[in-house]
Amino acid sequence: MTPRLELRNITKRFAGFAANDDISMAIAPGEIHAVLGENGAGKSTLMKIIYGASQADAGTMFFDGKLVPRHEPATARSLGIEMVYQHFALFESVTVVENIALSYGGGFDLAALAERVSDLSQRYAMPIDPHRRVHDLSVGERQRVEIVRCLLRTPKLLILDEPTSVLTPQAVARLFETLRQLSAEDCSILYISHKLDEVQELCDTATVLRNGRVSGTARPRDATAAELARMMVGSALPEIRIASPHPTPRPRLQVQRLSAEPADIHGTRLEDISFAVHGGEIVGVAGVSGNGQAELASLLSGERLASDPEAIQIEDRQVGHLGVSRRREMGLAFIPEERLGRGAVPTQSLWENALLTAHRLGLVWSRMVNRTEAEAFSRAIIERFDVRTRGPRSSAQSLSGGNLQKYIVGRELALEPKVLLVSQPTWGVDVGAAAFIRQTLINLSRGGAAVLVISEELDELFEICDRLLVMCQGRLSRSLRPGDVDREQVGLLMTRPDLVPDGQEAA
Ligand SMILES: Nc1ncnc2c1ncn2[C@@H]1O[C@H](COP(=O)(O)OP(=O)(O)OP(=O)(O)O)[C@@H](O)[C@H]1O
Repeated sequence: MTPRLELRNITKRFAGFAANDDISMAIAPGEIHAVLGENGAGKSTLMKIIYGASQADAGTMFFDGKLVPRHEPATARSLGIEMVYQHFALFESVTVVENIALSYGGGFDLAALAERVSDLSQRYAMPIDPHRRVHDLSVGERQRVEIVRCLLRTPKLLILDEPTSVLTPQAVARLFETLRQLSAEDCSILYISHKLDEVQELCDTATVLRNGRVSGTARPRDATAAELARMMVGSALPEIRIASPHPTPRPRLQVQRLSAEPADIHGTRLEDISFAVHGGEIVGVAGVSGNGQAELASLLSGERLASDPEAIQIEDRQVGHLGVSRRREMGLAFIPEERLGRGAVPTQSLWENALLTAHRLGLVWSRMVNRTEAEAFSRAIIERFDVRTRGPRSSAQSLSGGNLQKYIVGRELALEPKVLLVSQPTWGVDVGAAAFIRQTLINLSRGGAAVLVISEELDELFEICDRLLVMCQGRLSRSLRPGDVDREQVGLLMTRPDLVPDGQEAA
């Protein structure tokens, strides 16, 4: 059978470094094909080359047996190649159908387009109302808009870059049904993911990349997650070790009756939130993003001030009225969800980015930057967290997403915080590095820090948290012990505000 897509000897270099090195692979019509690999292995680079958003330095690509010369995304789309990026590119304040029309350059009969969107969303069991505004949609619904936008063109190859990182277990199951239906209709699917259990459930075949080269191929259903991980990493994954928690008698972080209006019209109102995190324990906040997590994180970090100083306390001191620097001086560290822009300045080097928060470790003295010290500090993080980069002078934006995440986590942990607030700690991070980050968070908590993890990854929360809180529509559930509930129950709480009990957690 002629492959739907065939790559022969694709090579792509950045300043002499081969992000893709002589990659060859083929995908049959209707095949669901996973691309696996560590952070920085070259997956996104390869997808961008297939989609025409980046050009290979060497190698050839064939689509349905025909050679595709140097091409751009418009050419790829005309061949039937569509791509759903991890970060959605939707306009918040216009409707679903207007968004879709805009992405195609306008000039549509909107009523007819809306009807096609409705038909398609019904056919593929992905309900969306074409007339709703995007800012009212959940993340899962936004992803459906992106997929339906691709399906309108009847693609022959659909590329999905980490599509489930933002979905509830129920939404993942639905997405997989849609993908299987597409595959049955002969659409091939290229699926990038770090979640090996999902790859095993969904994908027919997998190509594994390591250091820019193909390190192997596998039939994920016949392999164990450990075998796939070994192909990616080159060695077995370390087991996470969790000692029993010994919480401090007094909480290190305490939130009492915290309410806040949304910061913008698309935000969520926080309603009467109370909880406490003791030193020595990890507390997780589960929930689909957009339910108030961003508001909670910005109020806890000090980016936004609370109307009542008493509402937030660090070690018995009222901090609701204090800004970011004052709270950091009191031992709070914060790892935000957006690594580029908030966690790091994209155009600056890694050592300059270290200064953003670690300046208080003696790297700046009398307003003079000690560059040698800053570079040494940065190098130590790179080594300890195995950040794949050429060194402290590389710019933040030249790192792959997962590697930048490792760097930011390393920088904040080096501050030895008493209270750590972290949003999506392993978002886009490969299995090996994710295990390392989780172990580091556990060690930090067992060393006496209070750790609050906001994450959409239920498996992660179940693995590392001593207690769980579920956030839905700006309210927080009472605290749950991971051993007393299962993922389905928590998944339900994430989507059904009527199930979130009124009872606020006692401090
Ligand atoms: N524009 C660029 N300039 C310099 N280096 C780059 C650029 N884009 C990618 N790289 C490098 O190429 C390598 C491969 O990056 P790529 O984003 O393809 O990895 P990935 O497998 O998708 O990683 P992740 O799982 O973290 O998303 C990385 O080392 C990255 O630093």
